[in-house]
Amino acid sequence: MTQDELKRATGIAAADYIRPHLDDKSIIGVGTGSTANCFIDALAEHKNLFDGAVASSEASAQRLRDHGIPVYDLNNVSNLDFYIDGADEINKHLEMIKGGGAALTREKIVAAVAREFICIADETKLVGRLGAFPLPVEVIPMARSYVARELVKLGGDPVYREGVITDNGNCILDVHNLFIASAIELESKINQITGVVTNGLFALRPADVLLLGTQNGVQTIKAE
Ligand SMILES: O=C[C@H](O)[C@H](O)[C@H](O)COP(=O)(O)O
Repeated sequence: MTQDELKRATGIAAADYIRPHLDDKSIIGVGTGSTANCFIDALAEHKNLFDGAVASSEASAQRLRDHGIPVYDLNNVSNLDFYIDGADEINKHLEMIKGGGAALTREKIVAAVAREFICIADETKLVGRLGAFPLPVEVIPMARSYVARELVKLGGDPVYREGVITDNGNCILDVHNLFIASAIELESKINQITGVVTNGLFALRPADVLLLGTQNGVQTIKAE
């Protein structure tokens, strides 16, 4: 199977995973990116089984609406059973690097609210050690140079993502060559730099389940 076919298989598997738990009051947290798009398309097949969704980006909100799925403001939602999203890298502890699509902050917010975070990924995303994928950091624009200097002190090589403005009006620094010994410690440390909105490490709140698309089918993996 191609990588796109594996993404589609994980999207369908995620819709099947949550389907038995849905009722007419269910609101589902939906992530961002090409794998999350596959989930949205699979979810749309069951849109009569639930109430609506909250989205981690304007792009996903639009795709949901295009399928006729109501999109709610997270501030009006108190109970979110599931958040389903992709990852740029994930390890066996289900810690992730996310934000390749610049949606990391809203993703982290929706994930924080959800009871269960289901990561959907093809097998190329599973890594022994996080960090080959440059770590995205969302930054308040006026703090960009200062934050970049602080990230250099942490051993990284920050690169400004030209032409990208997040849904929150901020910019992204992609940090190359970071040695990530403890993802939890580094996530906290980077978030403490003044001017950082958030960073793409999801270790303080890892995924609860990984649905991994492989050539031998979609595997369900829990954290080690
Ligand atoms: O900001 C984007 C998100 O974190 C995505 O979940 C991540 O980049 C993975 O995207 P894709 O499924 O397109 O590889």
